[in-house]
Amino acid sequence: MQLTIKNISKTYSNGVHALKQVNLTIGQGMFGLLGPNGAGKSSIIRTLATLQEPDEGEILFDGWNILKNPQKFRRLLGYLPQDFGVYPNASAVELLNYFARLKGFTDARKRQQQVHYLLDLVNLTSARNKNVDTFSGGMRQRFGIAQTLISDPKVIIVDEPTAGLDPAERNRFYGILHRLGDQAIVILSTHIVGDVTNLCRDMAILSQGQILARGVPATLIADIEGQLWRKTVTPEQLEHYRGKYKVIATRLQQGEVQVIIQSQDNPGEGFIPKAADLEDFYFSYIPELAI
Ligand SMILES: Nc1ncnc2c1ncn2[C@@H]1O[C@H](COP(=O)(O)OP(=O)(O)OP(=O)(O)O)[C@@H](O)[C@H]1O
Repeated sequence: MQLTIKNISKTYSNGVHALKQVNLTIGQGMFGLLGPNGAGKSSIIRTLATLQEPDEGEILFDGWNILKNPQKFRRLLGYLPQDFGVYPNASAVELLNYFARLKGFTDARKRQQQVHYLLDLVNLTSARNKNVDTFSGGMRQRFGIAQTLISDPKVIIVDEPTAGLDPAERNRFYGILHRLGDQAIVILSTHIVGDVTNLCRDMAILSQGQILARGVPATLIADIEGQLWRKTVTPEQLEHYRGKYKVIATRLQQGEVQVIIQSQDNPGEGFIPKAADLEDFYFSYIPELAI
Protein backbone atom coordinates (compact mmCIF):
# COMPACT_ATOMS: atom_id res chain seq x y z
CA MET A 1 0.00 0.00 0.00
CA GLN A 2 1.30 3.40 -0.92
CA LEU A 3 -0.04 6.92 -1.08
CA THR A 4 1.90 9.31 -3.29
CA ILE A 5 1.35 13.05 -3.19
CA LYS A 6 2.84 14.63 -6.30
CA ASN A 7 3.45 18.35 -6.69
CA ILE A 8 0.33 19.49 -4.86
CA SER A 9 -0.19 23.27 -4.72
CA LYS A 10 -3.08 25.31 -3.37
CA THR A 11 -3.81 29.02 -3.24
CA TYR A 12 -7.04 30.06 -1.52
CA SER A 13 -9.30 32.81 -2.90
CA ASN A 14 -7.88 35.27 -0.33
CA GLY A 15 -4.44 34.84 -1.95
CA VAL A 16 -2.89 32.61 0.78
CA HIS A 17 -0.50 30.19 -0.90
CA ALA A 18 -1.15 27.33 1.54
CA LEU A 19 0.62 24.46 -0.28
CA LYS A 20 3.67 24.86 -2.50
CA GLN A 21 4.56 21.86 -4.64
CA VAL A 22 4.26 19.30 -1.88
CA ASN A 23 5.68 15.82 -2.62
CA LEU A 24 5.34 12.90 -0.19
CA THR A 25 5.25 9.12 -0.46
CA ILE A 26 3.60 7.42 2.50
CA GLY A 27 3.55 3.67 3.16
CA GLN A 28 1.76 1.44 5.66
CA GLY A 29 2.10 2.39 9.34
CA MET A 30 1.84 5.58 11.30
CA PHE A 31 3.04 8.72 9.51
CA GLY A 32 3.41 11.99 11.40
CA LEU A 33 2.71 15.26 9.60
CA LEU A 34 4.17 17.80 11.99
CA GLY A 35 4.03 21.56 11.68
CA PRO A 36 3.08 24.77 13.49
CA ASN A 37 -0.37 26.34 13.23
CA GLY A 38 -1.01 27.59 9.72
CA ALA A 39 1.69 25.36 8.15
CA GLY A 40 -0.80 23.80 5.74
CA LYS A 41 -1.48 20.48 7.49
CA SER A 42 -5.25 20.77 7.29
CA SER A 43 -4.96 21.82 3.64
CA ILE A 44 -3.11 18.58 2.86
CA ILE A 45 -5.52 16.54 4.98
CA ARG A 46 -8.62 18.04 3.35
CA THR A 47 -7.11 17.38 -0.07
CA LEU A 48 -6.36 13.75 0.87
CA ALA A 49 -9.87 13.38 2.25
CA THR A 50 -11.11 14.59 -1.19
CA LEU A 51 -12.93 17.50 0.47
CA GLN A 52 -11.07 20.09 -1.60
CA GLU A 53 -9.16 20.03 -4.85
CA PRO A 54 -5.60 21.24 -5.31
CA ASP A 55 -4.78 23.79 -8.02
CA GLU A 56 -2.21 21.41 -9.42
CA GLY A 57 -0.69 18.03 -8.72
CA GLU A 58 -2.06 14.54 -8.22
CA ILE A 59 -2.47 11.97 -5.46
CA LEU A 60 -2.01 8.29 -6.26
CA PHE A 61 -3.15 5.37 -4.11
CA ASP A 62 -1.42 2.20 -5.26
CA GLY A 63 -0.97 3.84 -8.64
CA TRP A 64 -4.46 5.25 -9.36
CA ASN A 65 -5.39 8.91 -9.10
CA ILE A 66 -7.75 9.47 -6.14
CA LEU A 67 -8.66 12.95 -7.35
CA LYS A 68 -10.08 11.48 -10.56
CA ASN A 69 -12.07 8.85 -8.65
CA PRO A 70 -12.89 10.36 -5.22
CA GLN A 71 -15.93 8.11 -4.58
CA LYS A 72 -13.78 4.99 -4.87
CA PHE A 73 -11.16 6.45 -2.52
CA ARG A 74 -13.74 7.55 0.08
CA ARG A 75 -14.79 3.92 0.49
CA LEU A 76 -11.22 3.11 1.55
CA LEU A 77 -10.85 6.16 3.77
CA GLY A 78 -11.39 6.75 7.48
CA TYR A 79 -11.19 10.42 8.39
CA LEU A 80 -11.31 11.91 11.88
CA PRO A 81 -11.52 15.69 11.45
CA GLN A 82 -10.27 18.20 14.01
CA ASP A 83 -13.79 18.99 15.19
CA PHE A 84 -16.62 16.62 14.64
CA GLY A 85 -20.15 16.92 15.95
CA VAL A 86 -22.09 14.17 17.66
CA TYR A 87 -25.82 13.68 17.62
CA PRO A 88 -27.46 14.70 20.91
CA ASN A 89 -29.29 12.17 23.11
CA ALA A 90 -27.82 9.07 21.51
CA SER A 91 -25.64 6.49 23.21
CA ALA A 92 -22.32 5.24 21.84
CA VAL A 93 -23.77 1.86 20.95
CA GLU A 94 -26.83 3.41 19.24
CA LEU A 95 -24.72 5.80 17.19
CA LEU A 96 -22.20 3.16 16.12
CA ASN A 97 -25.06 0.88 15.11
CA TYR A 98 -26.55 3.68 13.08
CA PHE A 99 -23.25 4.48 11.32
CA ALA A 100 -22.59 0.79 10.69
CA ARG A 101 -25.97 0.49 9.00
CA LEU A 102 -25.14 3.52 6.83
CA LYS A 103 -21.85 1.82 5.90
CA GLY A 104 -23.68 -1.23 4.62
CA PHE A 105 -23.75 -3.59 7.61
CA THR A 106 -27.30 -4.81 6.93
CA ASP A 107 -26.95 -8.13 8.76
CA ALA A 108 -27.90 -7.36 12.40
CA ARG A 109 -25.63 -10.01 13.92
CA LYS A 110 -22.56 -8.93 11.95
CA ARG A 111 -23.35 -5.30 12.72
CA GLN A 112 -23.52 -6.00 16.45
CA GLN A 113 -20.28 -7.94 16.31
CA GLN A 114 -18.53 -5.05 14.58
CA VAL A 115 -19.95 -2.47 17.00
CA HIS A 116 -18.89 -4.51 20.04
CA TYR A 117 -15.46 -5.12 18.60
CA LEU A 118 -14.97 -1.39 18.01
CA LEU A 119 -16.27 -0.37 21.45
CA ASP A 120 -13.83 -2.81 23.00
CA LEU A 121 -10.96 -1.58 20.80
CA VAL A 122 -11.38 1.99 22.02
CA ASN A 123 -12.09 1.03 25.64
CA LEU A 124 -15.65 2.34 25.64
CA THR A 125 -17.50 -0.89 26.36
CA SER A 126 -18.41 0.16 29.88
CA ALA A 127 -19.62 3.57 28.63
CA ARG A 128 -21.54 2.16 25.65
CA ASN A 129 -24.98 3.15 26.97
CA LYS A 130 -24.01 6.70 27.91
CA ASN A 131 -24.96 9.56 25.63
CA VAL A 132 -21.97 10.56 23.51
CA ASP A 133 -22.72 14.27 24.00
CA THR A 134 -21.92 13.80 27.71
CA PHE A 135 -18.49 12.20 27.00
CA SER A 136 -15.22 13.87 28.04
CA GLY A 137 -12.91 15.15 25.28
CA GLY A 138 -10.81 11.97 25.34
CA MET A 139 -13.84 9.67 25.26
CA ARG A 140 -15.22 11.63 22.34
CA GLN A 141 -11.95 11.24 20.42
CA ARG A 142 -11.95 7.50 21.11
CA PHE A 143 -15.55 7.31 19.94
CA GLY A 144 -14.48 9.22 16.80
CA ILE A 145 -11.80 6.60 16.13
CA ALA A 146 -14.35 3.79 16.48
CA GLN A 147 -16.64 5.58 14.04
CA THR A 148 -13.72 6.09 11.63
CA LEU A 149 -12.89 2.37 11.70
CA ILE A 150 -16.36 0.98 11.00
CA SER A 151 -15.74 0.05 7.39
CA ASP A 152 -12.17 -1.19 7.91
CA PRO A 153 -10.41 1.67 6.07
CA LYS A 154 -7.08 1.24 4.29
CA VAL A 155 -6.15 4.90 4.75
CA ILE A 156 -6.87 6.59 8.08
CA ILE A 157 -6.40 10.31 8.58
CA VAL A 158 -6.53 11.89 12.02
CA ASP A 159 -6.26 15.66 12.23
CA GLU A 160 -4.86 17.12 15.49
CA PRO A 161 -6.50 14.39 17.59
CA THR A 162 -4.76 15.04 20.91
CA ALA A 163 -5.28 18.80 21.19
CA GLY A 164 -7.11 19.53 24.44
CA LEU A 165 -6.64 16.08 25.99
CA ASP A 166 -5.15 15.79 29.47
CA PRO A 167 -1.99 13.65 29.81
CA ALA A 168 -3.83 10.52 30.98
CA GLU A 169 -6.38 10.70 28.16
CA ARG A 170 -3.62 11.44 25.67
CA ASN A 171 -1.75 8.30 26.71
CA ARG A 172 -4.88 6.20 26.46
CA PHE A 173 -5.50 7.64 23.01
CA TYR A 174 -1.89 6.88 21.92
CA GLY A 175 -2.44 3.26 22.95
CA ILE A 176 -5.39 3.03 20.58
CA LEU A 177 -3.83 4.93 17.69
CA HIS A 178 -0.65 2.89 17.69
CA ARG A 179 -2.53 -0.33 16.90
CA LEU A 180 -4.09 1.15 13.77
CA GLY A 181 -0.86 1.22 11.80
CA ASP A 182 -0.69 -2.57 11.59
CA GLN A 183 -3.13 -2.82 8.71
CA ALA A 184 -3.44 0.65 7.23
CA ILE A 185 -1.72 3.83 6.19
CA VAL A 186 -2.34 6.17 9.12
CA ILE A 187 -1.62 9.87 8.73
CA LEU A 188 -1.47 11.81 11.96
CA SER A 189 -1.50 15.57 11.57
CA THR A 190 -0.28 17.38 14.66
CA HIS A 191 1.61 20.37 16.03
CA ILE A 192 2.56 18.34 19.13
CA VAL A 193 6.06 16.86 18.77
CA GLY A 194 5.33 14.27 21.49
CA ASP A 195 2.55 12.76 19.35
CA VAL A 196 5.09 11.92 16.64
CA THR A 197 7.79 10.82 19.12
CA ASN A 198 5.36 8.37 20.69
CA LEU A 199 3.68 6.98 17.62
CA CYS A 200 5.40 7.45 14.28
CA ARG A 201 8.08 5.55 12.41
CA ASP A 202 8.00 7.97 9.52
CA MET A 203 7.37 11.70 9.47
CA ALA A 204 7.61 15.03 7.70
CA ILE A 205 7.88 18.60 8.94
CA LEU A 206 5.69 21.08 7.12
CA SER A 207 6.03 24.85 7.36
CA GLN A 208 4.54 27.60 5.21
CA GLY A 209 3.19 25.06 2.77
CA GLN A 210 6.50 23.27 2.17
CA ILE A 211 8.08 20.04 3.39
CA LEU A 212 11.23 21.03 5.30
CA ALA A 213 12.36 17.58 6.44
CA ARG A 214 11.29 14.02 5.89
CA GLY A 215 12.37 10.65 7.30
CA VAL A 216 12.55 8.22 10.19
CA PRO A 217 12.55 10.16 13.50
CA ALA A 218 15.60 8.33 14.88
CA THR A 219 17.62 9.09 11.74
CA LEU A 220 16.58 12.74 11.76
CA ILE A 221 17.57 13.05 15.42
CA ALA A 222 20.94 11.39 14.67
CA ASP A 223 21.58 14.17 12.10
CA ILE A 224 21.88 16.81 14.83
CA GLU A 225 23.43 14.57 17.53
CA GLY A 226 26.62 16.15 18.92
CA GLN A 227 25.59 19.65 17.76
CA LEU A 228 23.50 20.73 20.75
CA TRP A 229 24.68 22.72 23.76
CA ARG A 230 22.82 24.09 26.74
CA LYS A 231 23.49 26.65 29.44
CA THR A 232 21.62 28.75 31.98
CA VAL A 233 21.89 32.38 30.89
CA THR A 234 20.95 35.94 31.83
CA PRO A 235 18.68 37.93 29.45
CA GLU A 236 21.77 39.89 28.30
CA GLN A 237 23.74 36.71 27.56
CA LEU A 238 20.74 35.31 25.70
CA GLU A 239 20.70 38.36 23.41
CA HIS A 240 24.45 37.96 22.88
CA TYR A 241 24.12 34.27 21.94
CA ARG A 242 21.16 34.98 19.67
CA GLY A 243 23.36 37.35 17.70
CA LYS A 244 26.21 34.88 17.42
CA TYR A 245 24.71 31.37 17.28
CA LYS A 246 21.72 29.41 16.12
CA VAL A 247 19.53 29.44 19.23
CA ILE A 248 16.91 26.75 18.63
CA ALA A 249 15.05 26.93 21.93
CA THR A 250 14.92 28.50 25.36
CA ARG A 251 13.50 26.83 28.44
CA LEU A 252 12.42 28.29 31.74
CA GLN A 253 13.70 26.13 34.59
CA GLN A 254 12.83 27.16 38.12
CA GLY A 255 12.65 30.76 36.98
CA GLU A 256 15.97 30.70 35.12
CA VAL A 257 16.40 30.71 31.37
CA GLN A 258 18.22 27.85 29.74
CA VAL A 259 19.33 28.29 26.14
CA ILE A 260 19.82 25.49 23.60
CA ILE A 261 22.25 26.27 20.80
CA GLN A 262 22.94 24.26 17.66
CA SER A 263 26.61 24.50 16.74
CA GLN A 264 29.33 22.17 15.45
CA ASP A 265 31.68 23.54 18.14
CA ASN A 266 31.20 24.17 21.83
CA PRO A 267 30.02 27.81 22.09
CA GLY A 268 32.27 28.30 25.13
CA GLU A 269 32.37 28.73 28.90
CA GLY A 270 29.62 26.95 30.82
CA PHE A 271 27.97 25.13 27.93
CA ILE A 272 27.38 21.41 28.28
CA PRO A 273 26.45 18.95 25.51
CA LYS A 274 22.77 18.11 25.22
CA ALA A 275 21.46 14.79 23.85
CA ALA A 276 19.25 15.47 20.82
CA ASP A 277 15.55 14.58 20.74
CA LEU A 278 12.79 15.07 18.19
CA GLU A 279 11.75 18.36 19.73
CA ASP A 280 15.28 19.72 19.16
CA PHE A 281 15.19 18.52 15.56
CA TYR A 282 11.83 20.22 15.07
CA PHE A 283 13.05 23.47 16.63
CA SER A 284 16.20 23.38 14.51
CA TYR A 285 13.82 23.89 11.55
CA ILE A 286 11.11 25.91 13.24
CA PRO A 287 12.85 28.06 15.87
CA GLU A 288 10.76 28.45 18.98
CA LEU A 289 9.43 31.89 19.76
CA ALA A 290 11.73 33.72 22.15
CA ILE A 291 10.93 33.85 25.86
N1 LIG B 1 -10.55 27.99 3.35
C1 LIG B 1 -9.53 28.82 3.47
N2 LIG B 1 -9.56 30.04 2.90
C2 LIG B 1 -8.53 30.89 3.01
N3 LIG B 1 -7.37 30.63 3.68
C3 LIG B 1 -7.28 29.44 4.26
C4 LIG B 1 -8.34 28.48 4.21
N4 LIG B 1 -7.93 27.38 4.89
C5 LIG B 1 -6.70 27.64 5.33
N5 LIG B 1 -6.30 28.88 4.96
C6 LIG B 1 -4.97 29.49 5.24
O1 LIG B 1 -4.01 28.62 4.68
C7 LIG B 1 -2.87 28.50 5.55
C8 LIG B 1 -2.68 27.05 5.94
O2 LIG B 1 -3.78 26.67 6.76
P1 LIG B 1 -4.05 25.19 7.28
O3 LIG B 1 -5.34 25.23 8.04
O4 LIG B 1 -3.91 24.24 6.16
O5 LIG B 1 -2.82 24.99 8.28
P2 LIG B 1 -2.64 24.04 9.52
O6 LIG B 1 -1.23 23.62 9.51
O7 LIG B 1 -3.67 22.97 9.48
O8 LIG B 1 -2.92 24.97 10.74
P3 LIG B 1 -3.84 24.74 12.02
O9 LIG B 1 -3.07 23.81 12.89
O10 LIG B 1 -3.93 26.14 12.59
O11 LIG B 1 -5.16 24.19 11.54
C9 LIG B 1 -3.16 29.42 6.72
O12 LIG B 1 -2.54 30.65 6.45
C10 LIG B 1 -4.67 29.56 6.72
O13 LIG B 1 -5.06 30.80 7.27
